[in-house]
Formats: sequence, structure tokens, C-alpha cells
Amino acid sequence: MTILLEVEHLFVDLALPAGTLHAVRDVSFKVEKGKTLSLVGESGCGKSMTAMAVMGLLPPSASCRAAKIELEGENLQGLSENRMATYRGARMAMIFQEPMTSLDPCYSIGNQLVEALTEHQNVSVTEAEERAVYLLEKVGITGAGSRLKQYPHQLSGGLRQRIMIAMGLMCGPSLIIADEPTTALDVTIQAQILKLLSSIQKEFNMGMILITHDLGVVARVADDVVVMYCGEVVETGNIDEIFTNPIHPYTKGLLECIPVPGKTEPGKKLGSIPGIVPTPIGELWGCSFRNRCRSAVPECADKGLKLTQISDKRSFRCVRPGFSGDIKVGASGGTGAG
Ligand SMILES: Nc1ncnc2c1ncn2[C@@H]1O[C@H](COP(=O)(O)OP(=O)(O)OP(=O)(O)O)[C@@H](O)[C@H]1O
Repeated sequence: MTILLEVEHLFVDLALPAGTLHAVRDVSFKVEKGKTLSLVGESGCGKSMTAMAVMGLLPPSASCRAAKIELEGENLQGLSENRMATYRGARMAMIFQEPMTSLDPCYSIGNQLVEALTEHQNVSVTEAEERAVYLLEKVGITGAGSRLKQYPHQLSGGLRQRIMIAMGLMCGPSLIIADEPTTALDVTIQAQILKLLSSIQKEFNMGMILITHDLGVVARVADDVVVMYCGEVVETGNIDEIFTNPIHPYTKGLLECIPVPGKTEPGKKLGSIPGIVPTPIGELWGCSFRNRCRSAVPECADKGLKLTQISDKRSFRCVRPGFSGDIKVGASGGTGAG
């Protein structure tokens, strides 16, 4: 196993008028070459901030510290913005949820694809166009040559997302980060794009971080899983461990929200987790999920709650591991503070 990306003890804080928001709290994970790691959790759990910290794209109000952020053994912390800019695209690329926000409406697809390569590598426009056509075909776009002349608004959402994937691949990055890449698409297109991402990732032997709130998506593409809640890692494991032997009640709750072939009874209503993810502002302690968790006991508020590491990939943060996956009905959510 070759480690491509290693993140250790990552913290991201945002300075807000209401206080410091602890968006990412002590998050560690490794992405292997040729494998997909999924960061999963509801909206507001800190998944995007984690990805942005790796990409060096945090908002100005954010401060970030980590024991390690290494890509192929190279420390990414403390690099100048110029140096980070050369890494982005060239060695790691990001695919966002809504391609329209990443594509420039004023430039043709061809211009944007060509620029994605010529900005980073000393190649001619003709060579860059050839690579663009090759990659558009790879991502399943027919008539690739004529597509280069089109503008983003002339394409469907699914095609735009395929183009974003092609753009991410222009420089042959070793790491691709896909942040909710299918959320803005309709269901049939979602399945196609996921399949495409997964096959491209394998064919090009890249590492991928797939960010999603949907364990159904995770099931289709991930090798390893990091479950996040309120900025923290609450459980990690490989895909089989997470689906067959979830430990944390939050993971169990997420699993109850999706149909599992062979497990979910036909016609049975799927579950939901009442309440919302608390905003992690101010001082926090104990398990942040405790106010939504039916298994909660007073010890869940203990200050010393730590991640328990079972093996290299398997860990959980819970005082009653595996006790029950039941979710408190009618809970309103709450912060880890209190
Ligand atoms: N620009 C910002 N200003 C203030 N708070 C922010 C900003 N961006 C994110 N946050 C807060 O940081 C925390 C983590 O957000 P983040 O976007 O990383 O979560 P997420 O799990 O990726 O959810 P989503 O899928 O909705 O993006 C949340 O509490 C969120 O409200």
C-alpha cells in the first residue's frame, strides 16, 4: 500500500462575530494510491473545510493547523500561495458540486480545458487540445472536437460535470477531490457520473477523496470511510466494516437512512436522524452527537472523550461503542457544549 495523502491532527477555525467556529477538529486520515476514501456526514460536519485545507483554498477568515498534511511525502503546509497554485491542478484537482460555479461562462470549454494544462505544463495549445479531446472522450462525451467550441450554458448539468472531471484530469493529478459531485444532478445522471468517476480513478490509478452526505454513494465507490460529525471524526473503517459492523450510533443512523440490499425490508420506511448538526462555536466537550443519540449516557459529556484506535484503519469516538444505533426521537440537536 502506497500512501498518497496523509493528514494528521488537522484543525480549522473560523473567526466569526459570534465567536470561534471550530469547523474541523483533530481530523486525521490517509488516502492510498489508487483508492477512494470517502468523507461522509451531514451538511455542516466539516467535510468541505477538510478538503479546502488540503487544497489550500480556505477562506481568509479561516486559520488552519495540522501535525501533517503531506502529498506524496511532501509537506504542503507553509508553501507559498504561488507554490500551492502549481500543486492545484497539477498534482491535486478538485471537482465541485455545481460545475457552473467552477466553469467560466465567458470562455469556451476548449479554452478552459487548454488553459488548465498550459498554465501548469510547458505544452503547445495543439497538444493541450489533443489531450482535451482525448479526455472528453474518456469521460464519455461524444463529438468531443465540436464540444470544445461550446460554452458552459450550452451543455446539460451532466455534461458540465463530465467536463469538470476532464478538466481535473488535464494535468494528470495523483489526487482528485470530489465534493458532492453528483448532488446537483438528477438520479439517473448521478449514477452515471459516479460510475465514471470510479472507473477513471481506477484507470488513472489516482487517489480520490469523495465527499458526500449519502452513504448510498459511499457504498458504490469507496474503499475506506471517514465518518465526520460536527467537525470531528466519529468513526473510520474500510467499506465492509462500516456497512456490516458500524460502531458509532451516528454511522448507524446514517445507514438507516439508506436502503441496504438484502437488509432493508421492502416497503419499510427509511429512517432519518431528527435534529440538526450543531454549530461548533465556543468551548466544546464530550460527544457532539449526544443530544441526538438515544444511547447517550452522562459519560458522553465527559471532557476526555478520545478516538479509540482499533487498528490502522478502524477507529471510533464513543463511550458506548456498538451499544445501539437508535436515534433519539424528537431531539432538537445541540452543541457539544453544555
Ligand atoms: N465561509 C464560512 N463562514 C462561516 N462558517 C462557515 C463557512 N463555511 C463553512 N462554515 C461552517 O463551518 C462548518 C463546517 O462546514 P463545511 O462546509 O465544511 O461542512 P460540510 O460537511 O462540507 O457541509 P456541506 O456539505 O453543507 O458543505 C459548518 O458549521 C459551517 O456552517
